[in-house]
Amino acid sequence: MASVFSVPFSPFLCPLKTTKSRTKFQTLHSSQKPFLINSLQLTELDPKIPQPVQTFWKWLCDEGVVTAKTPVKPGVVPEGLGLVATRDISEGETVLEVPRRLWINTDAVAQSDIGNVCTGLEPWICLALFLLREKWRDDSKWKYYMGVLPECTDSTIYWSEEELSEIQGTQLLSTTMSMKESVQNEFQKVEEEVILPNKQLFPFPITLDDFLWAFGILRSRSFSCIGYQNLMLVPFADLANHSAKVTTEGHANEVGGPAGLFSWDLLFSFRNPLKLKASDQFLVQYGLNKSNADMALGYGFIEPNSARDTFTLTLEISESDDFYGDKLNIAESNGLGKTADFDIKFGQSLPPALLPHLRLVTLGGTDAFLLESISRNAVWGHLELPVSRANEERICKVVRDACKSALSGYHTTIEEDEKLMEEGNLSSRLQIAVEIRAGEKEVLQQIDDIFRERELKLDELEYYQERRRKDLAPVGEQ
Ligand SMILES: C[S@@+](CC[C@H](N)C(=O)[O-])C[C@H]1O[C@@H](n2cnc3c(N)ncnc32)[C@H](O)[C@@H]1O
Repeated sequence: MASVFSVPFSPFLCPLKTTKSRTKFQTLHSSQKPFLINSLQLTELDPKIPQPVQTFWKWLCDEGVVTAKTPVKPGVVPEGLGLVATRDISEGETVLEVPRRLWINTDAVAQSDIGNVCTGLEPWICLALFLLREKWRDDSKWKYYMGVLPECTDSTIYWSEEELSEIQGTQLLSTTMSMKESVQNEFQKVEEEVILPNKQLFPFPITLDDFLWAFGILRSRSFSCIGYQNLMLVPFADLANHSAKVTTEGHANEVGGPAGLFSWDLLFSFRNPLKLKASDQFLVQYGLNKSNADMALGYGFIEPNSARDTFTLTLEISESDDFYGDKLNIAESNGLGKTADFDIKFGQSLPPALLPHLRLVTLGGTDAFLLESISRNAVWGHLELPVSRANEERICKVVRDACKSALSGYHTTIEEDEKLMEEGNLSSRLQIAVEIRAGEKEVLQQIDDIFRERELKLDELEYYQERRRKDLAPVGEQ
């Protein structure tokens, strides 16, 4: 199962300045009535905002998550719901803090009625079951949060067959299909082993579509952090949308701070990456290394014409290769395996390990003696430069044939896609489809161009034997 990925979260403990509880405390003990005034101000959302969001906001205020100092509030924005600045916010300022008691993570599941039956399950499966149960429960602590979760996104996991036919031939289609199959297999297992034998805990129907909904919610809104907990949903923080204008990561932190009237807890905190004016949207970066296919699959949107357009070349050392053992050993000594994936990004140079690995995979004939070098690192060193004309010609042919074959799998040409994009007026899903298939083809074209140019220069390259002759020649001769 591919891991669920989301906005990077770095656990970072530091003291907090804001004190939500103090505002409440003053209402009980002073005559200045700040709480009443604040709570009236706090509940003020634009009346056009849907009722569930108003109720959610009130809940956040009642829980003390939002105070008069919180500089963002929910708003309806082009990306759906989002967080809008209520005043100017400087770069680096804390925009929100959500106490651990409201996080939905494996701790929350463990402490719930389904904790026992979820022991040993993968975190995302525990969370998916928990989410579905809390959505069904009338008395859920997260009832108002459930009310603002979307029914679906434009993630390709929710696309109809007709919509999926628009990404025919793409790598995104294969990833989407294998991810859906994987979710389906997990569902069948969890239905048989957990849901049906514990009807008293799950006294409501749970279908594959429900499970897929929960999976999609986790993929598009969960935070994952290293060191503390794997995966979690953080109400309120998960209203933050992505922007390409944010070019840094790590705005989310875990801090210690006051989390209620008398309690101190861990808080999920978001810092502002860009200077904002009142009524600007608070935006974050969902991951600088994600490809457009990752974005389409996880979140249901992409960044058009960007370096996020990617094609993954997978190289495999064939088990029928005469030198399979040696080649595998050399690959493994250099951090690669029987199969190795290389992400080629639009407008960027090839990953440094691609050429040596290609030379290794295609090495044979009179070049095979290179595999006998005493040290595995020495072999890799030789592979970093052209080995022989025959080998270099072979790698060009292998790659160009692969590009040709991949390009023949798409049902449209780049020109047809570009025309569609120029005409505009595409539905959001069709726009994703057209951009993705055009992006993949452009990267394939770029790879083909690189290896075509290389083919033309085969006679100018210096190969192993020549280098060796130079190394061995007496100094004068050199
Ligand atoms: C973490 S949620 C953010 C809140 C969400 N907009 C909502 O209405 O609940 C992530 C989802 O927001 C939407 N989204 C976020 N950033 C976006 C962007 N730059 N363009 C389009 N949709 C975006 C996508 O639907 C994505 O799956």
